Amino acid sequence: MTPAARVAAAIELLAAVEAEPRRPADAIANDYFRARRFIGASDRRAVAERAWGVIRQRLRLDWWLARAGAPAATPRLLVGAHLLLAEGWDLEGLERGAFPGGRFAAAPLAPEERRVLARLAGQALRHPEMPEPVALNIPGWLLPRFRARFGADLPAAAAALEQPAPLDLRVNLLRASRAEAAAALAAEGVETVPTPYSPWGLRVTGRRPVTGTRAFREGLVEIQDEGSQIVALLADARPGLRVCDYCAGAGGKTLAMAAAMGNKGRIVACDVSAPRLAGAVRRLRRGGVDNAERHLLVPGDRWAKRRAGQFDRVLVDAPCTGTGTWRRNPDARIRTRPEDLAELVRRQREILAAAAELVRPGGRLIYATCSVLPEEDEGQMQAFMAARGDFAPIAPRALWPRVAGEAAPFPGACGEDAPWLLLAPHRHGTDGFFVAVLERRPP
Ligand SMILES: C[S@@+](CC[C@H](N)C(=O)[O-])C[C@H]1O[C@@H](n2cnc3c(N)ncnc32)[C@H](O)[C@@H]1O
Repeated sequence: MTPAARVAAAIELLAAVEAEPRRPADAIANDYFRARRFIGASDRRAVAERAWGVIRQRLRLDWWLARAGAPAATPRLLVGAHLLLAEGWDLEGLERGAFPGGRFAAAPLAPEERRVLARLAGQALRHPEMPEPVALNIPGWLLPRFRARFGADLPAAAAALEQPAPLDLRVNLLRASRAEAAAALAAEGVETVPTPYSPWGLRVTGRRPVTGTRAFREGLVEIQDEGSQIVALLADARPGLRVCDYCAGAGGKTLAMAAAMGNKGRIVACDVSAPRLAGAVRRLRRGGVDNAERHLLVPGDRWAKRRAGQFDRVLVDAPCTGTGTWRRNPDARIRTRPEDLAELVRRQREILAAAAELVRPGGRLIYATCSVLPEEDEGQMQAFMAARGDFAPIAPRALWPRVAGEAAPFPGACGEDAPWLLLAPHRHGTDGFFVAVLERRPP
């Protein structure tokens, strides 16, 4: 593709994302590229990176465009503004190289577009007059919650959340040790380093794609953020236990827990979404997991009633705003609305109440979100414990040496005996996660 064709494709992709505001942008991008198989891998990466750059900087680009008098932030203006403010293009280069017109390029700038973009030429993306939410790149309605969470660390936390995330892998101990997996990947040109906290993790240092390697195809590694690995570690799923992964999705944490169990005992992956659960089948097979079953939860589920009080571990990896994953899903930053948060908080409460019934006395309920918002995290735990005096938290620090090994550093920050763990990109290099482990007291 020519540079101008890449710009045109980024504009087209952004328009597709704008057209479906309730669908995740990565799903839209997958469809976009699937319908255009002629776009090769490096062009695809360049187009997606530019579109993602725009989405990541959307609040600031909107601010600049409004200041320059644009009546609307169209995909053409957004990409033009990104090229000028974030990618260092000048106006002349923009007109000749990005909007030249012709068959595979964006149409020339209209006079009004040119007038707006000319005002941005030579400017930097950040400006001292930006209001605080724009300067920090956090929507205004979420800012008080972020401040409550991070306090004086807010600028560092916000800055870390707008960086692209690293690519983390979890070594599948059913197939290989961490050293063996690292060697297998290196033999195929994929360099990695051990993750700092998770004893199962490898962080890819280069840019070689992993999913095409034999190591991946043969199930030696799975793609999984170190934060997710830490959640699965803290579930402390041991060989022989009965484990329920209540919000299993496509089984990311089911796989990790099954490996920790050495395939011994029983693990049930539940979810209300049949397509998501179906996505787990191939991954479980590739990972060599044979102690897992899947269960689709339906309203008034008798399965759950029959299994009340039977599980040693129940993990609730709850649906949430995903405010901890903005590095990977930058569209969530601009798409999540206050009413979404209210609905998620309500759903989390219901899920917790239902999942708690499955835990045997002496067993554990593990609650996790990839959100950093207090009402989805400790707020949810406080409400749950007020209603359920038979559950009490175990400090993650106390569990850590057992689940991760004496040598693994604890991803602290909340205090040594804090009743829950909060992971954050600026402190741990992981996505933002909240994890609480609650033990059900015997009657
Ligand atoms: C954060 S995702 C889970 C990700 C998954 N555990 C993993 O590690 O890949 C939350 C999941 O909760 C599921 N979910 C939503 N409402 C639910 C409910 N009422 N009961 C159980 N699962 C639910 C969603 O379908 C979604 O797959």
